[in-house]
Amino acid sequence: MGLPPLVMSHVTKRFGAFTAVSDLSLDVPEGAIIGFLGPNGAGKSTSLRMALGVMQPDSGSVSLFGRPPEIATLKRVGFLPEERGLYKKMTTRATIEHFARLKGLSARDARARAIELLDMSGLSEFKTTRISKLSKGMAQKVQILSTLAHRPDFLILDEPFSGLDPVNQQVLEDLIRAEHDRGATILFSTHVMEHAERLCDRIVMMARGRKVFDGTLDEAFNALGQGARIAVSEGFDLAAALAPKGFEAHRAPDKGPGDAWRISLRPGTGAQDALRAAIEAGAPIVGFAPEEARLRDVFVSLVGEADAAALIESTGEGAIA
Ligand SMILES: Nc1ncnc2c1ncn2[C@@H]1O[C@H](COP(=O)(O)OP(=O)(O)OP(=O)(O)O)[C@@H](O)[C@H]1O
Repeated sequence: MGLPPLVMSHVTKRFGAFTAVSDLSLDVPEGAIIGFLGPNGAGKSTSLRMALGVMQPDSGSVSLFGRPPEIATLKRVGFLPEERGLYKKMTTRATIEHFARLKGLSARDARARAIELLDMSGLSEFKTTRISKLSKGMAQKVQILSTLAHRPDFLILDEPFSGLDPVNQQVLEDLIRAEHDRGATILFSTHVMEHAERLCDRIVMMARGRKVFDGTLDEAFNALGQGARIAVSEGFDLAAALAPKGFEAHRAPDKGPGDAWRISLRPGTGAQDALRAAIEAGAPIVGFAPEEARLRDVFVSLVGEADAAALIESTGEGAIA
């Protein structure tokens, strides 16, 4: 194994009196594919900027491949910033070639790589189209391809899925997998938990500048335990009704009739026990399902409903299903 692509150690960043990132420690070992999750304002972009040396921490340290972020090491990194921007008059192929050349590829290799990436992502028929003529989603894909152009050892992608339709989100998932198979280490931030669930071997969750979880998907689900979902007529407070019976219920953002609640099950209790307790409590039940835990439930249990609601609002309905 080589040096770890990224180690952040007790990193804090303040803007005036506001602490955007607080005491963050994060290590990204070679070959990992890590999802960096959290609602708007959780501090993800600020953390990624510090990882690259674009922004300096107030305290703590950052090392990229064993060194402070510096030009030589940054050649091994591909970074998709949150702020997108390409030269509007360039063609798609020239754009990707340009970024590849900036990172040291020969003209011939840059051209071959641009063609390969455009083929892989279904954009080959647009290779001579100017960026200004592309849809927003297509332009975003070109920007992502430009990030991958020099075959970086470490990819840092800030919200790569935002702005893409479901078909192109799938294309991007496949592309990220292909980059990982090629040997790249990947760290990407996202609001959309289902991408993290499908792609990552590890997830890091942030809320209000603090890391609230760092572990594998299995660990996240084990930490949560089993649950059940019960939907009741709108306005009925199932948490209050079940609390005296020893069950903890949280509102869940599911669509469907009535209000959905997630019931956390203690070891030794089953979904049927929760249902029985709800019936005994006189709950007007309109739906019931034993469940497999999802990442969003882990997030709710870790950060509470206020922050989880912020995440749900910022992604739109169903986006973190
Ligand atoms: N340059 C800055 N000056 C002042 N405040 C900032 C600056 N950059 C970020 N912040 C604040 O720090 C907090 C964290 O922002 P950051 O962009 O890191 O969050 P995020 O998790 O990436 O969320 P989003 O998905 O909305 O970008 C926010 O409250 C933001 O307003």
